[in-house]
Amino acid sequence: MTKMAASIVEHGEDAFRKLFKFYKRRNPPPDLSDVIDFSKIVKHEKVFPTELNPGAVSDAEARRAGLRPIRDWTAFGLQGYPGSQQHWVRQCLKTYPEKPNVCNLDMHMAPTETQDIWGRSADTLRKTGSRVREPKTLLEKLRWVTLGYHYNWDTKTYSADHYTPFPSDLHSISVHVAAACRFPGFNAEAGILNYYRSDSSLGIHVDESELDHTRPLLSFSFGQSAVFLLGGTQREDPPTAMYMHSGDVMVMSGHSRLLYHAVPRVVPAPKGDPLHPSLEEEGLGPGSDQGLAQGEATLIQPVSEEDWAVCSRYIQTSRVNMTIRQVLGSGQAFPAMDTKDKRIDVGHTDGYHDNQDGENVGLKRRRSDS
Ligand SMILES: O=C(O)CCC(=O)C(=O)O
Ligand SMILES: [Fe+2]
Repeated sequence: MTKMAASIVEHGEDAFRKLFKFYKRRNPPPDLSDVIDFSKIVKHEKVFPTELNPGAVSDAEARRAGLRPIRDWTAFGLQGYPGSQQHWVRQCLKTYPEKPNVCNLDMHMAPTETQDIWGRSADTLRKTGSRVREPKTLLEKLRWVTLGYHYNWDTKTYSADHYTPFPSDLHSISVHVAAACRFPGFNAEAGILNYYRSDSSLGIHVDESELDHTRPLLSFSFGQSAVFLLGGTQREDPPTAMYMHSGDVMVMSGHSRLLYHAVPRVVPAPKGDPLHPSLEEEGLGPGSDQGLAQGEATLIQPVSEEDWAVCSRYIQTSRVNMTIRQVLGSGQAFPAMDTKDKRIDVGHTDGYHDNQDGENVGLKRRRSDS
């Protein structure tokens, strides 16, 4: 550990907040040499390989969902095929923000204005030299999208009466990833997609609104990288910093399911390229049916060049993260809602912006664009 990071942690009390501030700082930027990089790891005191269950998902099933055969996965990190990463980026930018899914823009715009976010942004984003242009497109203003059981940021609950069908492709990949990680029968019921610009962060929080905490939480990252802080069960526990790169899948399960975590900083992808081209030939590239048996359908749809022009420009400066949750245990139903017991945090439905040091002031999770 660098002297700086060690001295912050040693001071105890609110180690998480201090490290959040340390990694969020703009001027001067922090020393990132203590951030664990799973893509480079040989041996690290805090990282140990996890046993996967290669028999849980056949190679054909994995391919159909856009995954490599389970035996090829690295236990602590998983690189998806770039072809499939392109699919997920396109889904997050073009498909999932569509109605009936819910997004931050719905909180202060008329329903007619938040229809076709992609269509209203694509041309502007495609234009070269558009980075200095104002005003921002809707896609650039997008901060979160919810899927399935839509998370209510005010009451911090999910409910039976706010549900729309969960996307089948995302359901499929989630079920297979969970099965490979020894969670058979996982049901993807809710998704929160987070859209990070280069100056965004996500405040210190625990994901505890789901009713069955024995079910894992899956997190898929695309585009630019992030410094992810994973703490303990107490706010005071000092966190470990690690990178989340494009294509990484993190599974929070068991003890780690209810640990404090945060994203203080988005950082450039390794080699400046979020979807590293050296993987391109071995993967299912866009428009390719390589690796699929005849007649075998895939849920991973090729991304057109026209669409990719927009997506690639977007992820040049942004990060997208999808967290997939099972809300109810098997056979479980939502409890009857007693509204008077639910505390309402007025006025944060537009987001969950953290203040400058990730401090939690009554909200479970907040976002910030500095
Ligand atoms: O963006 C990330 O990596 C974390 C997202 C997260 O913690 C959440 O959505 O609950
Ligand atoms: Fe979270």
